[in-house]
This record gives sequence, C-alpha cells and structure tokens, in this order.
Amino acid sequence: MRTAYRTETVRAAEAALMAELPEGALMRRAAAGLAAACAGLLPRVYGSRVVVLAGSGDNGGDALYAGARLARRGAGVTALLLGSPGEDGRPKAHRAALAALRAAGGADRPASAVAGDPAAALAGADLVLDGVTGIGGRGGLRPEAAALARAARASGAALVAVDLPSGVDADTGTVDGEAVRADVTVTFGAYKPGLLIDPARAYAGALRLVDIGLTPPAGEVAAEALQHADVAALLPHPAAESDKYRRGVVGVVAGSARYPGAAVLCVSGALRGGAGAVRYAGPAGEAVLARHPETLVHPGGPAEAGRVQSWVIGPGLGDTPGVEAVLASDVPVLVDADGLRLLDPAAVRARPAPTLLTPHAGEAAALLGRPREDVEAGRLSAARELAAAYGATVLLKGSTTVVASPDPKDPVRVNPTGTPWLATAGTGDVLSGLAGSLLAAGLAPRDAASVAAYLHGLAARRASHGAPVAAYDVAEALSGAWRDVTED
Ligand SMILES: NC(=O)C1=CN([C@@H]2O[C@H](COP(=O)(O)OP(=O)(O)OC[C@H]3O[C@@H](n4cnc5c(N)ncnc54)[C@H](OP(=O)(O)O)[C@@H]3O)[C@@H](O)[C@H]2O)[C@@H](O)CC1
Ligand SMILES: [K+]
Repeated sequence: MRTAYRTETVRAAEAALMAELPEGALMRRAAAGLAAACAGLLPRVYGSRVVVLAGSGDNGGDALYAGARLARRGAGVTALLLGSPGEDGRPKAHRAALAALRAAGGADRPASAVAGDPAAALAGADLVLDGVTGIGGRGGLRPEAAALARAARASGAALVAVDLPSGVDADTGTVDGEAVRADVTVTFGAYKPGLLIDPARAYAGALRLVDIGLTPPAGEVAAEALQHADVAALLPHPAAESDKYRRGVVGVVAGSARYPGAAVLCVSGALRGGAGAVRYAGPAGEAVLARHPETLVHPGGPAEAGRVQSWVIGPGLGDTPGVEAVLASDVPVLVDADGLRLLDPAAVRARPAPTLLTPHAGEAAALLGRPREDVEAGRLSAARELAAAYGATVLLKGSTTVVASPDPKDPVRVNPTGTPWLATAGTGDVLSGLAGSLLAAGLAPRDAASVAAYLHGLAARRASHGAPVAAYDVAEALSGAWRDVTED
C-alpha cells in the first residue's frame, strides 16, 4: 500500500525525529537521496550541467545541498535564487546549504538577474532541480518562478521536483495557478496526497520516495493507493465447497430499449467480479443473453427478480431509473449513471445496508450543485463531501479515480492503474458491474470500489497497449488483470 500523509502530520513526525537527531541531519539525508536520484538520471555526473532553482525555505536548502553533492562529483552547478529579498537586498536562501554549494565550487545568482531571458539561463542544462517550494508553498508559482519553470520545461533538461512540484497543493492535489511540470519527483519521508491525486499528480512525473527515517502515525494516513499484493489479499477466493449462491448473486438493473448495450456491458463486468451468478432485471434481456447466455434474466423489475446479495442500478436506464425499489432492499446497492439523477440523500442515508455511488465528475457536480470544473480541480474534497452528504461510499471516476467512505477517518483510496484511454463510452458500465459483483462476493464497499477501479484500470492497460480501447475489450481483459494481480 502506498500511503500519503498531510503536511501537518509530516511536520509533526519531522519535529519528533529532529528532536532525536543532530541539527541538519534530516536535510542531509534528504539531500543525499535527492543527489543519488539525480545522478541516476544523468548519463554521467562529471561534466554535466545542473541548474538549481532555489527558494528561501528548506525545500531550497535540500536542492542546494544536493547541488553541492553533484558539484563535488564534477558537475557544473549554478543556483538561481528565488527567495524574496532579505535585509541586504539579496534573495533569501538557506544559508548553510548555499555555503555548502559555494564551498563545492557551485555558482549562484539572484533569479532576477536572468529575468530578461530565462531561456538563456537554462540553455544547455542537463538537469534542473526544482527547489522553489515544498510543503511550505502556498498557491501557484509567483511570476519569476513561473517563468523559470516554463523555461526549464522547454529546455529539454530532466526536471526533478524536490519533495513536490512547486506550485501544487500538497494536501489536496489542487493546482491554483502555475506549477512545475516535473519528469521525476523525489519526495522525502512520506508521500503527500497531492502526489497521488490529479490534477497535481500529473505535474509530479515519476515518483521516488527517499527514506529519511520518518514514521508518521499509521492512524493518520490521509490517502492510500492499493498495490498488487493489497488487491490480491482482498479478492474473493471460492472455497472448495462454494456453490454459485454461496459465492453471491449480483443483480443488475441497467439498459433500456434505447440503450441495451449498457446492460450487456454492465453484465460483462459483473460476470468477471467473483460473484457466483448474475441476475439481470430489465428490458434488454435478449441483448444480454445473446452475449452472455449464463445470465439469469428476468424481464420485469428488480422487486420480482429473486434474491441477490447486491444490486447494481443505473447504466443506460434512460429517463425512468426507478431507483427507489432497489434502495428499499436490505443488500448493498451500487448506484451509477442515470440512477444518480435526482438521487435523494435522505433515502440513501436511511438504508439499512451500505450504498456505493459511482459518479463521474459531471454527475458528482450535479449531485453537489456545483460546476464540473470545481469537482475536477478538487477531486478529493468533492468525493469526501458527497460521501458525507449521502452517508455512502463514493467512487469518483476520472483522471484519478478516488474512493471516499462516509467515515471521514477512513483514508481516501486513490487508484493508481488508470489510463486516459479509459475515457471512452461504456467503460463505466463495465466498472459498475464489476464493483457490484465484488459487493455480492462479500467485499466492503470501499474495498469493492477500489479493487474494481484497480482491476478495471489494469485491464484497460492490458487491452490498450497504448492504443484506443473499447469498453468490451476492457471487460474481456479483466480476467487477465485478475491473474496479473494474484500471480504476482
Ligand atoms: N518535513 C520534513 O520531514 C522534511 C522537510 N524537508 C524539506 O523542507 C521543506 C519545507 O520547507 P519550509 O517549511 O521551509 O517551506 P518551503 O516549502 O521551502 O517553502 C517556504 C518558502 O517558499 C516561499 N513561497 C511560498 N509560496 C510560494 C509561491 N507560491 N511561489 C514562490 N515562492 C513561494 C516563501 O518564501 P519567500 O519567497 O516569501 O521568502 C516561503 O517561505 C519540505 O518540502 C522538504 O523539502 C527536508 O529538508 C527534510 C525533512
Ligand atoms: K519543489
């Protein structure tokens, strides 16, 4: 499991550790890890050109110390100092780290000296270290830093963010203005939620975690991302004596005369999620049976369809979703797509069994009464708010799929396996069927949602291989994704 902690938690853990260590030890550990990561990105350190963008705080200090280490190994290092002016009129900088850089033969100049032509200041650089701000940064980059960040991006040099890409919000993943677009982010002690959640995640590039001995309390995880072993441990495994009913039956209420394909896709996901059987209730039974003859089809409504261990309702239902009957049941219910329209929070909160909502950003925005852009810019808080308002688990689909449970103490789960190719018609129907099936197999809503998102993303990557992918291909690749996870 990759775990991420909020800034205040990291700072508290840092203070506790610093109290036990000699002054500057933590920063030296951070800088050593950072310099090693940089050296790994350069064909060779000796003779390479490195530019350090250094703010006035400890983030700049890390970058300057790492610059000093690279300079000692023969790199030509220049620091551009971005701190606001001190009493002597020069930009403030971490004093000891700047002295170390100078002692190692590195050069430095105020960034204002290159403001006229930032591109020229970065021309020929092999590597740029972004040490403008870390967890102490507030808001987007200031204009001088923004111009240098753009020039660094355009220079073709490897751009390494120190702890965080400067300009992104560590705790929420929001990006309020301009931010550094890094190739690699070397983060210290612990991941921060912003490194796992879009839009900030997209600015971080590849992530490297440097162990500096920090141990934030396990109870204070703010966000977490499953990995193969976590998913394998959560997946249902049929016992020798299992029959189809013991493995769980998932009911699917999806599709309409107009959208029969949604029913087929939802069932195709449900068949691959570990439930023992899939019951379909609705008008698209013929289309479902044509593709999936193993489905138990009932032409009427869910109330008469027979016993199930979970319901999935919503994909392709059109204008008359009829969610009430399903919500009245005493089994876990997943509500998606058309089922989410006009969903009554009181009715969901009053349910005796758990509910899982799976909106995309547009549907979440409609439920929250907010513009879609707000949801996309603040995915973590939108998912949490919805979960609180409905007393339900929420899987918010999109560039980073986020799962929030109604208990605010549960860390949000962030899905690491997504691919932009998943943004195509029908993939959401497959996902809801899959997650519903995992619910029927006995997984808790938060686990069912995050495991489904993980397998679905992995299946899309397998099916896509970098090319466009159709929803049915994703469904067909699910068994392979399951095997990848369990055989790893
Ligand atoms: N925690 C740990 O365990 C460890 C932490 N460590 C490191 O410490 C880092 C945190 O250091 P920190 O607290 O000194 O803050 P930091 O991020 O350098 O920024 C502060 C300065 O930035 C500026 N500034 C602010 N906003 C800005 C903007 N939008 N655009 C431009 N500039 C802006 C503002 O300065 P001003 O320009 O106003 O003088 C402010 O004072 C952390 O990320 C990690 O790298 C490691 O060394 C070891 C272990
Ligand atoms: K940074």
